[in-house]
Amino acid sequence: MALLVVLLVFLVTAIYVVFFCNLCDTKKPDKLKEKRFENFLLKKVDLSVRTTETQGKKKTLSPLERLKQEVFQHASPSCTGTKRVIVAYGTEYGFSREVAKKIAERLSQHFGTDSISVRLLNLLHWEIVDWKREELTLVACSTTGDGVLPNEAKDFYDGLKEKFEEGELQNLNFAVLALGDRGYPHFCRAGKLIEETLKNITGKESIVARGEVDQEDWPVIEDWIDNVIGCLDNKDLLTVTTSADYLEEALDMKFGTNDVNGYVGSTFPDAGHSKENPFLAKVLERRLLTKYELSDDKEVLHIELDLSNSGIQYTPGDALAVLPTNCPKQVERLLVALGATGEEELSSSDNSPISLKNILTYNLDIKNVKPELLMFLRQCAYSDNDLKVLDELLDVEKGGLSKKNEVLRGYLASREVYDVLAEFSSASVDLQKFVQHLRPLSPRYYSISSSSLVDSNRVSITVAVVRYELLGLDRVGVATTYLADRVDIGNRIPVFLSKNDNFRLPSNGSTPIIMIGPGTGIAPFRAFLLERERMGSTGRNVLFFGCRHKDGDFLYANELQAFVDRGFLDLFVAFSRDQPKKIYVQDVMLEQSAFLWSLLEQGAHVYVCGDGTRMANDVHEAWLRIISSHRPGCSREDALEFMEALERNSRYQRDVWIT
Ligand SMILES: Cc1cc2nc3c(=O)[nH]c(=O)nc-3n(C[C@H](O)[C@H](O)[C@H](O)COP(=O)(O)O)c2cc1C
Repeated sequence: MALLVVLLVFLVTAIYVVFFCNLCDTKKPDKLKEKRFENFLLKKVDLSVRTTETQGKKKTLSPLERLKQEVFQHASPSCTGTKRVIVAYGTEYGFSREVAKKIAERLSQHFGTDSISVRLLNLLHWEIVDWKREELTLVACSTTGDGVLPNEAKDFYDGLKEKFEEGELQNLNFAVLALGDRGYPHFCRAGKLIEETLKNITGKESIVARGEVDQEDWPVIEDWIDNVIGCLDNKDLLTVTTSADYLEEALDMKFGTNDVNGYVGSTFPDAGHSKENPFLAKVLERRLLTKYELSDDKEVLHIELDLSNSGIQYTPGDALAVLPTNCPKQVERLLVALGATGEEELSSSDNSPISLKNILTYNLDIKNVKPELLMFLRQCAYSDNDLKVLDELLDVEKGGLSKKNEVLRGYLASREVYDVLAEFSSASVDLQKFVQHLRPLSPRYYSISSSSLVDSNRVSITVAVVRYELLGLDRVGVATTYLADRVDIGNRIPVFLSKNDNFRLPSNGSTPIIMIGPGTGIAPFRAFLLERERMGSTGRNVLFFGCRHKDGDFLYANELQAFVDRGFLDLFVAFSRDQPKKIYVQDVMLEQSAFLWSLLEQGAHVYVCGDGTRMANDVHEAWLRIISSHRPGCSREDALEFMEALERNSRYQRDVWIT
């Protein structure tokens, strides 16, 4: 009996300890857990640093070796006796690089590396190319910001004309694949500009029609590559070269041993902190900026991070990229749908072992479904009903996997990876193949809301937390809930800087600025105000802010009021739901029409930040009305031309996003 009691007490204590520790764990990670997490993040980063096998040991490649590995991966090993092509990419977030790799891979598979030597090049390195010797360049370039070129492609675009005038581009043929997103007003503008300029200066047509890619529409990309291959099969555009490839030497010259720290591009870790080599920034502060009581209320956080010893130097207008991890609850849900424990060992992209749970938590996007996943499920499903539904969704007549397939688009728009697995439950999936049909987990970008002049070691971001219900289940924004729920003060999170030279304060501090930033669109303007005040700028600062309720989601209300009280800010607010008739920033702008016009006449710079689907267009329309009403005889076309001129002169800058 005594033994039984002892056993019982032991059992109860054990259950209590396990339960209590787990409870504490989820609430507050202890130091050890935190350290393990940091180590994991560092390891994760290490995994992406490419290595090479030498005598069974792994050797880390130097930046130059990595660059060469990328450039010549699909080039001819002998380098002589082949035709040569450059596949050049301009990217902001990495997708165009992925696409360029696919183009290079397909060309070398089709023609063979002993026939065509394909070199892959970030447009950042365009200067090392000897254009006189190049006969064909295929450009894959995305559009970023408000219809502008990726940072690393700008010099290439600006320098094209000069290269032509120097007689360097006369032998060049070209084709352009423009990457973008139809949700933005200037769809694929960067690719269009590059093609137009190449046509104008060379007087030649592209070898195939320009491809325009809406988000990750792989069928359109594959079609464009097919066209290029067809064209090269039929036309004799390229001559066989007999000399060794000059590019290798050119790379050595530019990034040789004397230049070990040479800047080799954002896609390489040594270029400072990047997606592949993020800085682990300590969370210093997190505070709620809104009244968050009902589920419908806005939950917006002000988060401050420590940048000490990171080398990161930011300017107002820049964004901070955060590399999140997925929510454990959503990962668990997915594991259940897969009938897996999570302990299953898989191999990651560099062939190192990783558990299913870790790859789903740290590496892959489990929210946005790739259309190809449905095709994969179609191969693994066996119930008649699943096959029927999948066939209907993937119907070639409706557009198959492409963006043209409205039915598929609508279906995917309201589903996460878990939903499709749960729906097509007869599919028995091979886990390694399954993870290959998921997208990589991508960084999320937040406009910086602080000034480094106030404290160069601190950076702040303003984050609206996303939580909602869909198909009867709770859903979360990956990065916003990572920042809100899954990191604590003192934890370190992986970040890197994303420069935005298209959203900059005027260099002259006496120039007036007009800022329009409802909701979290306020973020860069808080940075602008802090910076201008610290610099002693004398120009007038005018801000239009909008939110639902004055006492609910008026972000940074006290700070803004303090700027007003110090005579540093003219603040105009629109609280959309505080009165029966909804009021938005554009309505308040129209009320201030004469004032705004007078500021424009004084040379004011205009900035818009926030939602690009409606707000940015409504604000643009308001400007057209303001301009028309103050310029006698001004038509809508004149007003549009006026705004375009402002934009060309960097006096109208927009940092907008679509969700
Ligand atoms: C902040 C931001 C701004 C964007 N602006 C545009 C735009 O003006 N026009 C457009 O067609 N696509 C725009 N896009 C969509 C990108 O061009 C598209 O996602 C592309 O696939 C990204 O390729 P990348 O990763 O190589 O940069 C934008 C995307 C982001 C994140």
